[in-house]
Amino acid sequence: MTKLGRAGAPAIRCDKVEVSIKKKKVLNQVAFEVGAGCLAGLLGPNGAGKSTLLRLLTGLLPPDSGSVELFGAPAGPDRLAEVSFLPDRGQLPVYLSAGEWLGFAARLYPDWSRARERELTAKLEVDPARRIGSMSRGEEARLQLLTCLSREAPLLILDEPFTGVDLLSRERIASAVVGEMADGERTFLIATHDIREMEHLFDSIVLLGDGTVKAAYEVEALRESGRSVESCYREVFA
Ligand SMILES: Nc1ncnc2c1ncn2[C@@H]1O[C@H](COP(=O)(O)OP(=O)(O)OP(=O)(O)O)[C@@H](O)[C@H]1O
Repeated sequence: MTKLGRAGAPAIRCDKVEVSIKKKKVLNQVAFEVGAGCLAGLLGPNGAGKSTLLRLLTGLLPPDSGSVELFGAPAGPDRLAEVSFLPDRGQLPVYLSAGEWLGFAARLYPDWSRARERELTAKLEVDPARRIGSMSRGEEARLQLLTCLSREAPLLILDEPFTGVDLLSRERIASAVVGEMADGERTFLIATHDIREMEHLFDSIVLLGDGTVKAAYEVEALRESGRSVESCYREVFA
């Protein structure tokens, strides 16, 4: 079992988790922990099982075996109020404007913060008048991120939050938005291929390959040993 983060009940704990989809084993004996208040990166090549693992954490997909716990109690659909999830594929209603969607989301989620919504609308440069169906991929990704971060859930699970976002915006959003939100109180698990833009924000990383945890590190310990997240990733997956 790989332990990451602070002492106390971890925000996420997976033990011996197995999942098969259409007879293919997608997750195999997955075990790791993420401490409460950490910003953790879930890294790995295409098809490694990252999105499947994140869906499991939200409770939307049950494991075939093994245990998944959030803050010391089993994950499941009844825990969705504690998890703000940004899925990897767009699921926003195309016929609404961004403003109409945000108004709907504010009524849907009891933990919605209007103040944070206003702040993020400016920072992420979302135009409330734009219809979602007419947005570019990058623009829709910003709205997805705005939706996810406007909630005050203790656990944020983001699956590829920067898909389609251009390089400079990615860097700016990573620091000014995600970095600022990670205040040591809330826990983030972010699956991403944008290692360079995110590496300075991660407290810990979990490297997933072929459905298993290949390695997990505290980033500070990595740096002390003169290594970077990127060099580690290359070592494990080269
Ligand atoms: N509904 C499904 N039907 C068939 N196979 C699936 C399904 N969902 C996932 N898989 C398979 O499970 C494996 C893991 O997929 P997953 O989407 O979790 O990977 P990932 O690490 O998120 O990949 P990427 O970085 O490309 O997003 C892949 O081989 C994928 O083809």
